[in-house]
Amino acid sequence: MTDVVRLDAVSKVYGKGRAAVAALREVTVGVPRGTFTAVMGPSGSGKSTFLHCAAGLDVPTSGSVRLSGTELSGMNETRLTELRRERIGFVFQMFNLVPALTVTENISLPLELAGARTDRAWLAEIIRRVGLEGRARHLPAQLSGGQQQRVALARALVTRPDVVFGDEPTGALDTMTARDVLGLLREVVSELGQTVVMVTHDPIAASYADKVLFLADGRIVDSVTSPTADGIARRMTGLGAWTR
Ligand SMILES: Nc1ncnc2c1ncn2[C@@H]1O[C@H](COP(=O)(O)OP(=O)(O)OP(=O)(O)O)[C@@H](O)[C@H]1O
Repeated sequence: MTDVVRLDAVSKVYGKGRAAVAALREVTVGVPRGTFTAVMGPSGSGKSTFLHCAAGLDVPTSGSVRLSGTELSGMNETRLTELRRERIGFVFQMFNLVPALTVTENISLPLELAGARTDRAWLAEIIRRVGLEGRARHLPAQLSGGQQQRVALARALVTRPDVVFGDEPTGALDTMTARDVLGLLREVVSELGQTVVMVTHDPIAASYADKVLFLADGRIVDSVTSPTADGIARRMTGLGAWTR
């Protein structure tokens, strides 16, 4: 399988001198196409930094990040912005929808921004997949949290990105709604062949993934394939994640 996301010896140091913090230390990992990866670890272990470096939102201090074979390091901000817009989808904890735009307009926004033609059939297909037919003309404020996150997921999928990155995508949802959204993420991987990488604190959320990467102190210290929530919770306990 080809790696959609590939990090080689990626380090990230914030600040200088005695104030320097090594947030990532020589991280090497590949994410194969069509897989669902969860990234876990104690607070401050480097999860957000990992996601930001992998998604071209932040620039590593050293090492190489490749997206479908394209090297990100050395790209200027304009090219990185273009690459993020066209080849990466994002789903955040707080949905980040545009309040004045309808569901359909929010979902189509990445295509509008890229000046790309909207593929009506694909748009209809993803609206159906995320269960929002009948809500297409609603505004975000008229939707529940779970429905808003479904809009955000559809928006992340509309450009047929190489990878969708999720930063605690179910962090603001109640348990049942979170499970619906996780089921949907699982479905887009299993049925559409989408690649998803998600940072989460929640072992149940991570158990929907094919593989869980565990970060501690800026390093990948462990990984589990076909994870169970109990197994994940045990590893996290081993990393001292729940002792704070
Ligand atoms: N902009 C920054 N400047 C300085 N230090 C930073 C910056 N961003 C993160 N750090 C430090 O880098 C380390 C890793 O932070 P990061 O946010 O990646 O961890 P995390 O695992 O996502 O944490 P959490 O689960 O609490 O969100 C921490 O020690 C943090 O304090």
